[in-house]
Amino acid sequence: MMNRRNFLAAAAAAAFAPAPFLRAVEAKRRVVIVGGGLAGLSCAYELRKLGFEAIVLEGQGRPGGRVQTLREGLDPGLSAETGATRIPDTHLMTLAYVREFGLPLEPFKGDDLADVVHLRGQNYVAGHGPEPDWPLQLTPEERRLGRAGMAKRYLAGPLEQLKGSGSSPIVPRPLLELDHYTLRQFLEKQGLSTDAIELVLVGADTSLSAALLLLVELNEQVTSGYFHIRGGNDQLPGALAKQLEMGGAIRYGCRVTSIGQDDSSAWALMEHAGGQEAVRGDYVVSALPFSVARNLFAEARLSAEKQRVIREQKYFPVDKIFLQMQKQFWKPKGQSGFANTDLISERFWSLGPESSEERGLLLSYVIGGNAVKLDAMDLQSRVQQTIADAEAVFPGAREHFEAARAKSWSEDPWQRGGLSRFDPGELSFIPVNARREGRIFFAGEHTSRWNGWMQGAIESAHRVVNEINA
Ligand SMILES: Cc1cc2nc3c(=O)[nH]c(=O)nc-3n(C[C@H](O)[C@H](O)[C@H](O)COP(=O)(O)OP(=O)(O)OC[C@H]3O[C@@H](n4cnc5c(N)ncnc54)[C@H](O)[C@@H]3O)c2cc1C
Ligand SMILES: NC(=O)Cc1c[nH]c2ccccc12
Repeated sequence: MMNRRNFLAAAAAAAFAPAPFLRAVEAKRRVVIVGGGLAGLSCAYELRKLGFEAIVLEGQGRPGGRVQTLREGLDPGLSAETGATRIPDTHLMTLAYVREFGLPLEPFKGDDLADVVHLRGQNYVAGHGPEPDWPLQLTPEERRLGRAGMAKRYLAGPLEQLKGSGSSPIVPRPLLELDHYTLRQFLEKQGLSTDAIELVLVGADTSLSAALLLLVELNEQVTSGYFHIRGGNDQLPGALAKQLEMGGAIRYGCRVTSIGQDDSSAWALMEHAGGQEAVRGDYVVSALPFSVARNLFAEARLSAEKQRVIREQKYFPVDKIFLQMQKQFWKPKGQSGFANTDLISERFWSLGPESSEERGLLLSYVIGGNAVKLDAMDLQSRVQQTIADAEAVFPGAREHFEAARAKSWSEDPWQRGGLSRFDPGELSFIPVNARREGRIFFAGEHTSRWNGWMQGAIESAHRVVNEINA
């Protein structure tokens, strides 16, 4: 077996060996892809379509990374999406794969039911009927506009000019200019009062980059509906992986410990049940989140700028807690099961079959500071906290609760975080994150302006395929 030192010596020797012409032609065709999330899988799938030899090395025993559906311990038919949950109707690259593999879509959320805003101990019905009498110090103008009206004027307004760029993979320049402000500063600059900012952004972390959140908001503005894959979103990476498995193009249980390159090749060193192994190709694609890749590039001859972004890229801690409810008791009250709150469970969503009499999931989706608070609790306390919050927002939750599942993305050793995070001044990292360095290419949601979306992972893979095939 080849240990790391032998491998590096062999790699160095190979670099000086004269390469026969045939090998040089063939050499162009072998690509080693590290990471079997959506980025790595779609990269391999598209490269193989073009006639490249591609192999995916995945550390875990399953494909999909942050697209993961839990079913065990829950009512059959319920899908607990720990990661990617909804597909915006504007995410054409994601939808193209859904179509290519014949996967069934269902609406993610009907729009006839009302959402709840839970603020300072009270529940308010949002977006349906008259504007609630908010328990806040709002100016007469802010009261007149209401929550939706303020969001429209102060968030959607500035985005109106960007709408045309909603489908472009480039971060729009006017957004990069806003990268110097936090979202709070951006709204303050427009004259919104402190309480109005609280109302517009209930639950969201206002210290984030305005540009990042406007990018998310831009997505919302150009989207008119969301889908879910009936039976579970993990069928999407599952379908890609099945194609690769048939061609022997994916290996599971392979933890990559180093990625390197020399003048004539690139390689990944990995550990698996059989020991250590080096896999060499003409190119390597890193489709790993930077959070788990920080120590892998010592032999990779990366530029100082690339090393800096790999070192400094931040990730949001994200938690999801799923509560199985004996029936969807919120629906007969005209409620959607969706809420924004000022509690630790800052956001509730629901997933389940149409009939309110059937079991459904109430899930709490927590990003940032509140996820840190949840992560500090033991598992049982996280569930108890979520049940208590659910009861406050949807009275009856405690009585209907049957079973729980939980996921912390920071605690997952294969991820060490949920979504790439860009603070003020950092959105300009994206093109640097994406830039190739010699024979090493970079894919993953953190290299795309659709960061935090499946579409970001897929778009980044398509970009890399074009770069390799150029
Ligand atoms: C909580 C949450 C909610 C989300 N909601 C949505 C949503 O509603 N809609 C949407 O479109 N998107 C959503 N996303 C985003 C979407 O899931 C991601 O953008 C996308 O799945 C990322 O894919 P990726 O290939 O870039 O990375 P990953 O999926 O992280 O893939 C990386 C892979 O590398 C593997 N790996 C790690 N270390 C090693 C190693 N040393 N050696 C080998 N393999 C390794 C991992 O096991 C993993 O499989 C959400 C994400 C999260 C976390
Ligand atoms: N995919 C999501 O559900 C949310 C999301 C996408 N990009 C983000 C950036 C910051 C916070 C959340 C998000």
